[in-house]
Amino acid sequence: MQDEPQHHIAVSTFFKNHERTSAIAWIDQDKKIIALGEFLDSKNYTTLETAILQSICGIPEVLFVAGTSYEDQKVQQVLHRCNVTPREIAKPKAATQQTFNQLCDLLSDENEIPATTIFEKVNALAALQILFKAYPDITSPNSNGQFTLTEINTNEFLMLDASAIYALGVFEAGVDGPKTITLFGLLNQCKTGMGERKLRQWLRQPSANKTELNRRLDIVQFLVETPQLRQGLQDQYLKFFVDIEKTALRYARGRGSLEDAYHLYECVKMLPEIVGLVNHLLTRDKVSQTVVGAASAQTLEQTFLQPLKNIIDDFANFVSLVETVLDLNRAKNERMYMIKPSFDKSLTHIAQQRELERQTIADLHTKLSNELFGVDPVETKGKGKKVVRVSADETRLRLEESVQHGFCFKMSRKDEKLIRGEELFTLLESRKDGIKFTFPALKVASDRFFACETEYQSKQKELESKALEVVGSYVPIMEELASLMGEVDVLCSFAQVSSCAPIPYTRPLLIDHSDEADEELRDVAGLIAFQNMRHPMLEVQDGTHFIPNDLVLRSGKMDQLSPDQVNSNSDSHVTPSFLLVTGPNMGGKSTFIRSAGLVTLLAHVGCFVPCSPGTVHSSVQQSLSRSELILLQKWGCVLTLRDRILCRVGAGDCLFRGVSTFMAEMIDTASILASATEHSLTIVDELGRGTSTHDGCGIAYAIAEKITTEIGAPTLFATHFHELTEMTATFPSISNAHVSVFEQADQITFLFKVQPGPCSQSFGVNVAQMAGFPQRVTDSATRRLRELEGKESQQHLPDSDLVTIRQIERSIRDLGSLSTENMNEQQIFHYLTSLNADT
Ligand SMILES: Nc1ncnc2c1ncn2[C@@H]1O[C@H](COP(=O)(O)OP(=O)(O)OP(=O)(O)O)[C@@H](O)[C@H]1O
Repeated sequence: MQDEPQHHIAVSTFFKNHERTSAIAWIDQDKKIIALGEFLDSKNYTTLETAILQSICGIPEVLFVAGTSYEDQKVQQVLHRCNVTPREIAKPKAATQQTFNQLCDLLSDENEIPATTIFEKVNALAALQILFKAYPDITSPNSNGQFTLTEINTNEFLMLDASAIYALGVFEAGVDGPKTITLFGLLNQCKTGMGERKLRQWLRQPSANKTELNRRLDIVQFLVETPQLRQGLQDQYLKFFVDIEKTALRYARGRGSLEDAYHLYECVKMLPEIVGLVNHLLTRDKVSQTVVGAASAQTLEQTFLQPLKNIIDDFANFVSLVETVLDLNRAKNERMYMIKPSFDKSLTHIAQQRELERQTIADLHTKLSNELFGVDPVETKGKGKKVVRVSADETRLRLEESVQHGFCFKMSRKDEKLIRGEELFTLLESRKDGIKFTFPALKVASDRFFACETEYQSKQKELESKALEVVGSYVPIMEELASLMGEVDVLCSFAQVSSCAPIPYTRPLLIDHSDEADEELRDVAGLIAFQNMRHPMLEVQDGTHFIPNDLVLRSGKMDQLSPDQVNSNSDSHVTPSFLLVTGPNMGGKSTFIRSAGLVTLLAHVGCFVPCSPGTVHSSVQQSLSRSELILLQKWGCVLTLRDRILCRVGAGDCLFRGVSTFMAEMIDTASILASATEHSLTIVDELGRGTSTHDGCGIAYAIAEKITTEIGAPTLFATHFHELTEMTATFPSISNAHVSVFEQADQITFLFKVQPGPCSQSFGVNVAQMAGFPQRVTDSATRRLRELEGKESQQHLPDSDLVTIRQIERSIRDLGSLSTENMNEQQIFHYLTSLNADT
């Protein structure tokens, strides 16, 4: 608990004239950082949500001023969604000016940003007020001039809302996704606590900076292509690293120990070996630069090797300090961490004195043993007076040391007669197992020995605290080393996961808006193209033979076509920005659309992605220009960086939010509409499931229309509303795709291959059959479905019947997800026929 970081977060929101401002204040008392952010926010405070998710890293609670307004309730919902404990606090009385003054007092001269830039940010200062009120020690006078101020800027990162983190199974296994493994679990092959924490941080704050991501990818590439380096780093070095971040924290709090210094020393001693290993492979592979890209080797050299060499230099004095001060032999062999006696003259002198007294005591022991038993203490006379060597425990005259008596001798009660009546000896203790006694010469030597010991300890303490103070001055370098080794640990994990997947991952080609100047990439901006895309967690599950799929989307909004344009549109091939995915239950729709989210997220943390280049399918080729095709064939993953991933999937999270399934759907969808931009990726699964078919279909239609004509965010939209598939006729950027099945004699086999065009039917009844529904029930459902389909084909089907067809299909599906074990055949039949009776 003592090593837990001292981080605190508070939020504050403000709503006026239909405009919402949210703010977050974050204080790290160990690293002495104050971070403030203030944002114009959406209706559902999605930016605040992302800022909290990016900042919490291990912080269980968030402080806020409780209120009862509708807006306050929304903020509380955001906190629940972020899975943190909201801690209500009464509104602080301090004025903004006072908080600002307190902030200025706390800041050091080397502050990153001038405090004046914050003065305008009243809401951020309000959040800071909350922290100052809850933790008054922060503003104590001895903290003055100690802190640096930074600004929380959500633009640096890919924004992930709570729904996206949940839907993609980042930290907890999703309801519909793989049950046993999370993305964090898959990627976490880290050997150190520093690596694990860095990985969590990167997953919460995926980078949106292409240069930074390419830097990480370069190193991952080198580690993928040089397995000896990866394994060497992981198994020979990282595995033996202590958690230097925690060591730094203890020193920063004045609680560092000699033991910490010794373990840090052991790590620092490994660094030159690491440099040697990397250097060796770098120079060796320079010969064959086709194997390892020259760029990735250069990046490794510049951003890992060189900083590591600098750190070694910075630690040079630390190493000699430890070697001079610490008794390394005792540390290594006895795990005793103390100052070396030879370090200090007076300490040497006291140690020599102490040793002399110890020798005197040993001599007295030998002398008395010989007098009483005729042998040395480590000997005894066996049968026939033969002298046998014995251990110290077995000897007849034992030398003992205790707090109560100092040094004394112990012998059995049987031998007591040998000293009985002798005035010289003083009996100290008499027990069943023997007697303890002393005599004046032993008492004097013992007292002197302990006097030396006390003096030695106090001198040692004095020297220890001086040494620890010096070690404490290395905290910034410790932090640098912890960050560098944590990073390399994560990158080794990425390389490991990328290489050991059933099909090795590929490096994504990243594109951003600044690529306008790059001739090769200029025309590609906006493209998302994944070839042979897989779901990273599903494909590693036992017994899964994963079927890869391709995906092509492009950012950009497009108007709805006029009726004239509709007629002439039949042959045009526009890259879709909006893909409607239909197909049977269990056909692989959700898996397909979530895979796209996961590939995007992996690319944004700097990992290779579960895609692979190969021959591009003709249907995908049609959507690509020649240059795009060449790039896709070469890379297998071309991704224009995103600003956020927004998800609306499943209904698993509505219970804890205390709202109905439909309400939860609408809240998430409203957030998507409010915060999605042309540069986002939107994933929507089965929207409208929580209401009537007509309402659901209407809502889904309206949302699809808004996203495609007004927002232009690339969107994957899995749906059971087949009516929506007709939107492609009038919306040129909407395209249909379906998950295919093989149908034979009423039996279906899922092929999991995503094909262009809509799905012809839903196969709900077939899936119910596969799920083990009673034959009588599915026969009845099939009969009823055929009747209704017959009516539909005659185009006389009233709306109410249309609803019923879908209702039956969906009800069967809903029942499929219930536990049918507890329902008998009659109950299921009754349920289905009651639905029919509605019409
Ligand atoms: N590409 C694939 N390759 C292999 N197996 C797959 C693939 N896609 C999905 N599956 C398997 O099919 C199961 C169901 O997939 P998924 O949940 O994506 O279907 P769905 O169409 O979304 O179903 P529903 O409409 O009922 O929600 C997955 O749990 C997985 O086991």
